[in-house]
Amino acid sequence: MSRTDEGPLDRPIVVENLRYAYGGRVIHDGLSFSVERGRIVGLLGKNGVGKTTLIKLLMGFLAPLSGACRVLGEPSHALPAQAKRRIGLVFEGHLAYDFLSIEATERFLSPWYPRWRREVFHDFMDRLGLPPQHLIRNMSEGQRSQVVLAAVLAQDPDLLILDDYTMGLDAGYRRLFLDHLVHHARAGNKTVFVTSHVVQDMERLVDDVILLRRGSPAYLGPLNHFMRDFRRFRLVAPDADLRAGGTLHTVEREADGTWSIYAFHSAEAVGATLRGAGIDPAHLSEVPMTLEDAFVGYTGSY
Ligand SMILES: Nc1ncnc2c1ncn2[C@@H]1O[C@H](COP(=O)(O)OP(=O)(O)OP(=O)(O)O)[C@@H](O)[C@H]1O
Repeated sequence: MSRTDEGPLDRPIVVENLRYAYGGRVIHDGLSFSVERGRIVGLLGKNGVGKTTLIKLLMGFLAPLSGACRVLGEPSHALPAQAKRRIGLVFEGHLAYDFLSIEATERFLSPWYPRWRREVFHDFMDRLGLPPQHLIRNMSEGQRSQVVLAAVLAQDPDLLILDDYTMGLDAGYRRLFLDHLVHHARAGNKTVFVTSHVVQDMERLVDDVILLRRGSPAYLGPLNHFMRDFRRFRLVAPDADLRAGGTLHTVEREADGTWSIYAFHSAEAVGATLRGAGIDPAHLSEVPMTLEDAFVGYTGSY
């Protein structure tokens, strides 16, 4: 399909040269990316890097200082009601109407959403084992999160935006929800944009990652490309004074005195950089990584 044939749903999120700051504190500067329809995209980054701010910008709660965010083809700070109805948002994990019961929540929400899927909401609620008259405010944090997630899936949204959906959820429910989320996305060619600090979940869930790192351009690409291209090496060189730069994306001194080197390059290229810095790469070896290792390596530890 050529670009001119694309409708707004083919790239439900487009961010172009976005700049945002709170007062003098710049959070996003020159951020550009787009999300393709049908993809599950994970937004990852350390605490405070600007994930929630980005979601607030996408939902129009904040307006860009410059650049643009388009969601379902519309400027995010002027989203019309019919676009909002096609977006399922889980934000700060809570229902505003906690004085409602489970059944009243469904009665209240369902008329707003033309594709409301009653059976999805009830399937999730049956698992709670609570009577339909049970009030949301008398639920545990995890149970409330379950109501929020059931309600958002029942909306059958074209675009689902989840800001840290894990609040209070136990591991079993998290897994159940993720399975439903994947089914929702795959069966209906729906798009999911999700942040989470549970990086293991992201490893199972997402197709693409956006990695935010303060002061650097964001990384955007398929998760399997990131895991293929980003590598970790161990270097035994106790006397070396190693710094990031050249092919070395990040370097960390480990507790046992060895070095961890993270790079988007081969062992040969990293070895050449080390030699250039006067360090013998004889004891350099590649170490396998999980996504969590790669995340820490990419963003740097504290
Ligand atoms: N209303 C605000 N006024 C001023 N600074 C703010 C405001 N909201 C957030 N910030 C700051 O902006 C930065 C980004 O915050 P944001 O909540 O977007 O980060 P995050 O990546 O979602 O973090 P976390 O992983 O901890 O949820 C932080 O340094 C935060 O302190």
